[in-house]
Amino acid sequence: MNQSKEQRILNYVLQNAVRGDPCSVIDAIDTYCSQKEWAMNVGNEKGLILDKTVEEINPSVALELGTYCGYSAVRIARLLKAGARLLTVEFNPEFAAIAKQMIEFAGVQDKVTLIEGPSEEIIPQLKKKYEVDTLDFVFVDHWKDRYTPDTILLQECSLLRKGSVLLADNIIVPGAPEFVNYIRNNPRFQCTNYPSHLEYMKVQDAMEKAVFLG
Ligand SMILES: O=C(NC/C=C/[C@H]1O[C@@H](n2cnc3c(NCCO)ncnc32)[C@H](O)[C@@H]1O)c1cc(-c2ccc(F)cc2)cc(O)c1O
Ligand SMILES: [Mg+2]
Repeated sequence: MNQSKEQRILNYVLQNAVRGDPCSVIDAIDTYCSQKEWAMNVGNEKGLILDKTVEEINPSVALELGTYCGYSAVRIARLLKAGARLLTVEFNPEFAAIAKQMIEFAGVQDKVTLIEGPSEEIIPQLKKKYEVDTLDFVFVDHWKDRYTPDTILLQECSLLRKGSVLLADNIIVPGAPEFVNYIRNNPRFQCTNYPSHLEYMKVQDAMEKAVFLG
């Protein structure tokens, strides 16, 4: 049975990055996906916006929706202070298995809890099962039509507090128009748009930051 693209990306990392060095893992994925096979990692340009947002917030508890191969989980986790943690949710078992190996190879496994399952099931479990009080930061990068329902679900589950920050990928491509409309017209969120480019392409994309006002 021939390998998946995601398996090829992981193999390239295992052969070209340095175990325990998250930056080398990030660079290896970016090299492979810009030179060999495109993949939907947030990439290095939008990744810098993600980095700056994480450094600004310095979150104790962060959530990611849509782990995929673990690129942004490694990107976020490498910036977390001692004792801080990232919970990342992925419902595709094959992608979850790839991401688990990626996170372990990068050496950030102590900071990352990879939860396999659909976000709509996992979010309501975060308080009791995963001992979350509230979330300081949420990176939203899963199916684009799920951004809005999951943002509503996070509020319904009282997982956001005054100052919680959401950062959403792909505001232009593939686009999340319903989310943009919801979040920008919601008085409980203060929004900022960050123009950028689609990962590995000369195509316009953007990220949206939304601060929950409580
Ligand atoms: O589609 C994109 N991302 C989706 C991510 C999905 C990942 O997240 C997982 N996932 C999805 N929904 C859920 C869920 N809950 C919801 C369902 O129950 N719960 C848990 N995990 C979930 C999937 O299994 C994947 O691992 C995208 C596309 C382009 C793109 C641009 C230009 C092109 F030409 C082509 C593509 C660029 C990007 O940056 C992109 O992020
Ligand atoms: Mg994305």
